[in-house]
Amino acid sequence: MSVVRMRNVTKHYGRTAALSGITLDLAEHRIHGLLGRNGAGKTTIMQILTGQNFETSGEVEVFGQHPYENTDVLGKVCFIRESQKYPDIFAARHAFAAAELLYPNWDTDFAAELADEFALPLNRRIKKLSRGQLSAVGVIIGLAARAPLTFFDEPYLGLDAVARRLFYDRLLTDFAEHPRTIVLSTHLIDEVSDLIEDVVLIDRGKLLLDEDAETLRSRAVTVTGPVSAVEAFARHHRELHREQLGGLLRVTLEGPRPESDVDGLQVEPVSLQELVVRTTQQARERELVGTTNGKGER
Ligand SMILES: Nc1ncnc2c1ncn2[C@@H]1O[C@H](COP(=O)(O)OP(=O)(O)OP(=O)(O)O)[C@@H](O)[C@H]1O
Repeated sequence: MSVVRMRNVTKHYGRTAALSGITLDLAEHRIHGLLGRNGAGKTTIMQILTGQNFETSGEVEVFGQHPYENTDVLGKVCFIRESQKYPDIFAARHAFAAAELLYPNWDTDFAAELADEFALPLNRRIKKLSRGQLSAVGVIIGLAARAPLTFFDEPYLGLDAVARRLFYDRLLTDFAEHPRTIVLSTHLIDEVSDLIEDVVLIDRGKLLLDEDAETLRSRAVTVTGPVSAVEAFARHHRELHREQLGGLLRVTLEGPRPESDVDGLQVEPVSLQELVVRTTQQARERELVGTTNGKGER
């Protein structure tokens, strides 16, 4: 079942097309990675889906209804972002008390446990917290709210590597016990690649990929080894990328991983990060070719 349904959605800010014809379904009880370069349109999508913004055209449904000013829908949705503002007098414990009123599935004990793990001072005013502690407040609310649809828009930028790992671990274990739909927007693709089950890749407001992560990873391999051996192997495949370091060549090739080992070559599944980078580059190159052919002019 789809929790989110977008059909041909556009969003214009004056002359800027933030979204162009996005058609997308987000399946229930999955962890979706919403990926893309700066300014791709990720936050705009999340704002529209959480009723904080509205599309210029197209159809948007969240739990079967339009989310804008829709309390039915918004009661099931939690949106955590780094730039979250809290009232000046709030300490973390006040933010948690407010979250308890807002989210029917709020788990007070879980929030307290997480606050302990993130070493968050519950009584200090939020405006006096460090950047990482501020991020921890958002992450804890996003997890303990257990909203049926939770968006994390890079809320953990201030967290150090250990705290981010803690967030990923808690997210995975809690998701296993309390399945829900998670949308995680991040630039730290390598860090979350084990977490993400579905990949949505956006570039310049257009959808480039919407696929499950397993299928995506089986689409390409990286092959490393002596130049001549890699060249011989690569001859039979479409090449996406190559890097040479002295006598060693590393290529990314389209196609599934070979059934058996290839003598003298290291063949590995492609990383999600690499796939995302290559797919975005290829889309831009295609756009450039289209433009120089006179097709891409606006
Ligand atoms: N309020 C606004 N007014 C004008 N343009 C805007 C507004 N909000 C976003 N944009 C533009 O829309 C495009 C998409 O922005 P958006 O914030 O959705 O990108 P993003 O993928 O979240 O980027 P990042 O990864 O840098 O956070 C950008 O070109 C941005 O400059």
